Amino acid sequence: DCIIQVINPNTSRAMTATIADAARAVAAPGTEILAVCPQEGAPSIEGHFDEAIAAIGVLQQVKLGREAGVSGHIIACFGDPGLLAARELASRPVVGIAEAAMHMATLVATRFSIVTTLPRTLTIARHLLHQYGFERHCAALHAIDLPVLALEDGSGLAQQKVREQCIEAIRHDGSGAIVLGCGGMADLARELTQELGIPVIDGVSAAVKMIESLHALGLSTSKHGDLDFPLVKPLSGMFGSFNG
Ligand SMILES: O=C(O)C[C@H]1NC(=O)NC1=O
Repeated sequence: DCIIQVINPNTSRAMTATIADAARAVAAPGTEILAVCPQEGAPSIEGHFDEAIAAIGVLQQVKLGREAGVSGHIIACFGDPGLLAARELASRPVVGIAEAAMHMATLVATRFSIVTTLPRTLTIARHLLHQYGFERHCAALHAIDLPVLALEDGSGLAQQKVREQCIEAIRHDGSGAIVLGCGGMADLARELTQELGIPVIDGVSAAVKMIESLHALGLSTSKHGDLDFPLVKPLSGMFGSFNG
């Protein structure tokens, strides 16, 4: 059996539920999804500062997941906050939804577009493309110019803007696939794929299948080199919970 801890790095319970539903929709029969979010932190992650705050919450959840014996961890925020630090802390695999969606897109198209939320998060997506080596695979990036939590306000406006940006990408980018750039868009991928006739990829579901694959292959985070467990040292104050 496979138990996957899906971490929404922001503290929005509604978005955690959206993410959990998307994960469960594709989980194999033997896979259990444990959806969590930090007790404290940012209600949405929309920039470098938010990501730094969220990374601590991600690490706290990864430590709890490791102690609970989960088979793998997913960082369900498109900035993949704390990914490498989480890999040091984890015994099992850790996959971010941005890297998962990008990898999947390269398997079905020579180039992909990204649709995310606020324009300022476009730079974060560009940083990830560089970090993961996917710059030449990404044809263009689009922002719906709405905040992350607009996806959970029930108005449907953000979802409509995502659809519009996908249509723009189809018309202008010359790309063969679209990557949804927010965990809160996870529930939109299947319907948009069918309606628009192009693979629209959600990183939450992609990451679930990647963790299941790693689990089935007996592959886990390498502890040979820089992803070995952190050096043991007395961590003080708010970080004391990481000791031991
Ligand atoms: O950067 C974004 O728009 C998306 C990112 N922020 C967030 O709170 N969850 C996310 O997936």
